[in-house]
Amino acid sequence: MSADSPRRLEPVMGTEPPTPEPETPVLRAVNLRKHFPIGGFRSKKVVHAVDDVNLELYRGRVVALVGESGSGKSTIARLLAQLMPATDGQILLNGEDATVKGRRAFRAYVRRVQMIFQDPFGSLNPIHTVRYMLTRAIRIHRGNLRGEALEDALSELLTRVQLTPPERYVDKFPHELSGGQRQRVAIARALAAEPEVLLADEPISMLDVSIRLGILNLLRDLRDRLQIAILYITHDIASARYFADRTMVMYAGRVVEAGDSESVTQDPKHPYTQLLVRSAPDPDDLDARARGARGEAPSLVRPPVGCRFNPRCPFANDLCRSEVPPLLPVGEGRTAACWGYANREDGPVLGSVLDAYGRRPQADAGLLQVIEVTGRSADRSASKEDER
Ligand SMILES: Nc1ncnc2c1ncn2[C@@H]1O[C@H](COP(=O)(O)OP(=O)(O)OP(=O)(O)O)[C@@H](O)[C@H]1O
Repeated sequence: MSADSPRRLEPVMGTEPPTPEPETPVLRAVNLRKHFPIGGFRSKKVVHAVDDVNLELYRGRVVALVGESGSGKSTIARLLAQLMPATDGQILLNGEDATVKGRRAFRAYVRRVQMIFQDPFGSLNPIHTVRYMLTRAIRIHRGNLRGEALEDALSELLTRVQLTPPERYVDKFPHELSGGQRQRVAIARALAAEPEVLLADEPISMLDVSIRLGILNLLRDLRDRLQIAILYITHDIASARYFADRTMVMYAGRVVEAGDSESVTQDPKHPYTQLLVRSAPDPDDLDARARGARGEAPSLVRPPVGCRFNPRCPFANDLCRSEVPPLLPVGEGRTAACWGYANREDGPVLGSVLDAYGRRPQADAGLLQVIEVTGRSADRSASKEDER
């Protein structure tokens, strides 16, 4: 081609921006339902623990599942971990049906989806050392490593959870470790499987307030460095704001609101989320007040017809008492299951649930206070926790 001939615009390999593929969620739950039979063999009674829950977890992102005690959060985690079968619905791993049948399939699934439990005291066997527990996990998931290769793998795991230097921790028994350090060992054990998903069921609620932030920062580090998808279960909505990219709020077995964490916590749309946010850091305070004003939390054996929040909602009307509200759009990427938002995105019909209860909104507190107080020490290594 001569210098003055018109240049043909040909794509240059590697410089064209690739058309972004729609991202497939690593783990997806579709219309998940769990009804626990109760009352004996002949009884037809069931606890409606989880109904019609849809949820998506993406690589390198955290979804928080928030709600008061009994709202169904742990049941969802156990369903996603496939520790029990769902009554209905589907679980998809990287787009494929992942319902496990049999031990082998369960093992393969557990490698990719690991769970971290609330109680680091109960989840570690007191008669075994850290070395024993981690070696076992490494061998189950990565084969029979020995000698130097095993030592390297142990060191790598302990370093990853900031238990450094590793030799200081590897031969300890659980009782020789603090609560935060035990939770780190439990996380290291989960990481031994090199999972794609971590299901963290209230991972900080049993820990001393002063070390909670360190564990959340560790999980955040794993999210970023290893691109793990994390489901973070909590009743503390303030910590969801701090830690999660997306927040889903549950009430009595159903999701009532979902969206990016900042919007959900700063501008809650569903009346229940409004109460939950304003009552932080003490959700029990909310329970006492709201119950006093509006009756008890609903029975999950005979849940309220229509919106399950209707007996406690100051705005409930006949529609709320007869039809289950779907998750309606209430802003970009946001939904709320409230009839108040039918046909309108801002939902001005609702006003403020707090005014209706005659309360002044409080500033957001909870973990955020802790963050302010301990912010400078947020990156402390676990060894510093000893000194507390
Ligand atoms: N095995 C079971 N048999 C009968 N009912 C159950 C069973 N497990 C859970 N439930 C009920 O299901 C409902 C949801 O329980 P779940 O533990 O999922 O709630 P949660 O939001 O995690 O509460 P918490 O924060 O207290 O753990 C509750 O009413 C609970 O009593």
